[in-house]
Amino acid sequence: MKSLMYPTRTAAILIPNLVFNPSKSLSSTSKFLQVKNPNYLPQVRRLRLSSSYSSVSSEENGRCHQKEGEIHVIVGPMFAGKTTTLLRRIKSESSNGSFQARVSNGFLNIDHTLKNLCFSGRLSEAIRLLCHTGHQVDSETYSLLLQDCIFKTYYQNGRRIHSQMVIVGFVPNEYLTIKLLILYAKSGDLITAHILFNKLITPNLISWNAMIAGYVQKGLEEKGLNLYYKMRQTGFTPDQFTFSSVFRACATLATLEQGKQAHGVLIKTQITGNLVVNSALIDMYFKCSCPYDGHLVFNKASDKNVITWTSLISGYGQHGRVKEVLEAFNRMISEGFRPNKVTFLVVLSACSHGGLVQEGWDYFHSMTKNYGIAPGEKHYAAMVDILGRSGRLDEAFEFVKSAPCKDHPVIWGALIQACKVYGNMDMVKIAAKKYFELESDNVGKYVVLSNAYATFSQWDNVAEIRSGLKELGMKKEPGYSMIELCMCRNVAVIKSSKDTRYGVDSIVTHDGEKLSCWPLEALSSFKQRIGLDAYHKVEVIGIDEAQFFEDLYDFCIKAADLDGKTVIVAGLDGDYLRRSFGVLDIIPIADSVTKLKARCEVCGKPAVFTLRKTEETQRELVAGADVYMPVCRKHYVSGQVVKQVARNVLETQSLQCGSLL
Ligand SMILES: Nc1ncnc2c1ncn2[C@@H]1O[C@H](COP(=O)(O)OP(=O)(O)O)[C@@H](O)[C@H]1O
Ligand SMILES: Cc1cn([C@H]2C[C@H](O)[C@@H](COP(=O)(O)O)O2)c(=O)[nH]c1=O
Repeated sequence: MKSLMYPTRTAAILIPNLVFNPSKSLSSTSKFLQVKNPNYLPQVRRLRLSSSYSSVSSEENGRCHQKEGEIHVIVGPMFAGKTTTLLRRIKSESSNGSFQARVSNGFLNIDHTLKNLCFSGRLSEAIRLLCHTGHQVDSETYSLLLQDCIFKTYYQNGRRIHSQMVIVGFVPNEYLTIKLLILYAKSGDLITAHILFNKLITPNLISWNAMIAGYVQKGLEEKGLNLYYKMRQTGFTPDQFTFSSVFRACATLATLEQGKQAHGVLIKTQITGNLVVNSALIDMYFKCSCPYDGHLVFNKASDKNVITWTSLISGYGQHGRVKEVLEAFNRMISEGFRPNKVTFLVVLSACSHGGLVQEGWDYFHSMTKNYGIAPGEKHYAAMVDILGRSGRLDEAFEFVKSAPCKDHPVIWGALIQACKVYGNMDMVKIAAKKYFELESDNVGKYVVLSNAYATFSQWDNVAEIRSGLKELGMKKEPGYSMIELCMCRNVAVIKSSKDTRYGVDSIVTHDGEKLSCWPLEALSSFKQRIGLDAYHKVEVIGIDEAQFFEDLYDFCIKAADLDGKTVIVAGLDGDYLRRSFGVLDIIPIADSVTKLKARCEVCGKPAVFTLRKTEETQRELVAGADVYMPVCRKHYVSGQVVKQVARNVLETQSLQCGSLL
């Protein structure tokens, strides 16, 4: 079976990721495509720029549609692989090959499919499918996908959804814009988040909070605080989420006055009992060098949990008050609270600063023994730090080698750091080798190693690392706005209802491959059968057994020229007498014609004709191998001889069957 020769379907598209501007997106996209592939002819049809189905109005007005359709014709004798080719083509149009899309009645329900994928935890597949179909989906579907991206922190995927909206010309409503804003703010892309924020007609508290939190998380605390004041001026009352961000910002900036003011607002709003807010407040006071106030907030808090306790313990740790750290930790335990991983990290860090090796070991072991918490790589690294700081490098090395997380770079990084104080160069080299193997592309690691070499005055090594870093700096990450758009689109498949050989509502190849379809008497009934809305969503229409449709020409010309559809037609070019079937009428309006060949049943050579083995003379006679056989020219011409041979074979077979019976 020959495959069809179609223009390339895959293109890398650069989508402006900041500003939604359909006209811009089109021009930049086509420009980019031209640069990537000089032979590429920009096809406006691929990028839907209008959110409404303009095809409806233009069609009804009788005007030419802006999208450009295509007609591809697959012809040949019976058994040549026409249906197989059509089927493969349709499948590749409707999915990217990795996903078995739900195709019912020959029509892919994209919204339903995407939601189902999302609900079954296959978010990435859903996004791939969304991008590959290049199709518009409804707000609800976009919302579900975006929400899942935010929840799973799949920010890059979220951006792909946004890019897809831009491509198909979907204008997000206020609700979706806020979702996008949250996504961008959380991912750290505050510029885009701000553009979206400015687009909001009425920014609500959620959008203000998302922006403030985004700035604070990104380390732009001042901007976050400024936005908080703007929000207050606009008349909004902050909630627990606002306060958490504000206290965090004040803690980092150590701006006690602003923190205290916000604390005053908090008291007025009576959200004082919130655990997360109180923890942030305690942290703020400690970081602003007011341990007394931090302690006061802690004592006054009516409700406490492990986070509140850990904030207090961590606060003491920040001030180097190792004794208080351990006291608070013990008090926490005695009051019946269970420490978590973070609490232990703070305690181990305090032990490191206090040079408390034995205590460190005790706390480290008690994690598993008393609390069933498996120490993570950071706890192991903290232990390495404790050992390293106290000069027990060999012990630290053995500990690293036997650690279950020995394949995590952080633990080797800790060993390099430890070596800086008391270490020997041999150990640095071993640790560095491992370190690079595990995380070669992290710039931070090179810096750590470079510093370690510098400690030992190994300037050659320092220079080598720096030049490596330079090269690394030149290597750019692929931009997230670059997406692969393989042209997978919504498809509908039609066949003639006359052909019920292998199934009523599916096209079936001679070797059993199937695909659901619309069995129609006349193509003119298609639009009405699937409904106008669904018709507009369909981008690719496959037609099998096209020779049986009398209105093939009219349908194809309208679908391609006016409605911008890609029509793929498969059918017999000639009948058993080699007279043309109606399929040939569409050759003048086709973009491509592929003539497939079968294998001659007599000699095995390429076959381009269909021989009818029986004596029936009507033109249309639906049947399979019992009546027809593909033949080469020679065996078509000597058809009568062939027919006789065929009859003889059939007779011999029935005789054999009879004698067996
Ligand atoms: N003589 C033959 N030549 C080629 N394929 C044949 C022949 N006889 C049976 N087949 C089978 O038919 C398949 C093609 O089926 P199909 O795509 O339905 O053809 P058509 O285009 O005629 O509908 C081939 O893959 C092969 O398995
Ligand atoms: C040659 C010839 C064929 N037909 C019918 C027979 C089959 O039902 C279809 C062709 O099926 P295929 O899967 O595309 O091979 O057409 C006919 O009615 N008249 C003919 O002359």
